[in-house]
Amino acid sequence: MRDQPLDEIQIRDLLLRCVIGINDWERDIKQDVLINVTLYADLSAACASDHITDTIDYFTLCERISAHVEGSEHLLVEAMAEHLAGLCLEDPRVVRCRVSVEKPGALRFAQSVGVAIHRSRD
Ligand SMILES: Nc1nc2c(c(=O)[nH]1)N=C([C@H](O)[C@H](O)COP(=O)(O)OP(=O)(O)OP(=O)(O)O)CN2
Repeated sequence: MRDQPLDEIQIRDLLLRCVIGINDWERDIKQDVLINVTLYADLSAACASDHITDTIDYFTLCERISAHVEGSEHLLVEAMAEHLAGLCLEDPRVVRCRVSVEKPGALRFAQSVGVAIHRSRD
């Protein structure tokens, strides 16, 4: 049993465009969404072996996230975050994940607005 914190794989500030929002005007346009993902997993095997097969390939995950987001039409950022957390947890090596989805400029006077969710295999 590990008694130290889990290792992390981080995808930072992935900027994509999609239909998202509850307002009528938001259903007719694409908006920027800024996505951050942290995967919590034991990376010690890959650290030792230097083999991609011993870890979670962040390129592949990033491609899957991008494909989903760019074709999506969620109403809420919460719903998008939930779907992306589900994608992260499809790899059994991911113990838990943190996903944030922000809409830059969606809220007047705020640089960005969004949610962060934490989901675990349990
Ligand atoms: N918890 C959440 N709250 C809101 C979400 C969401 O996804 N999760 N989404 C929205 C809207 O889709 C949008 O992002 C903001 O809407 P609104 O505040 O109405 O902004 P508008 O630009 O239309 O209006 P202003 O005149 O600029 O205020 C809302 N909340």
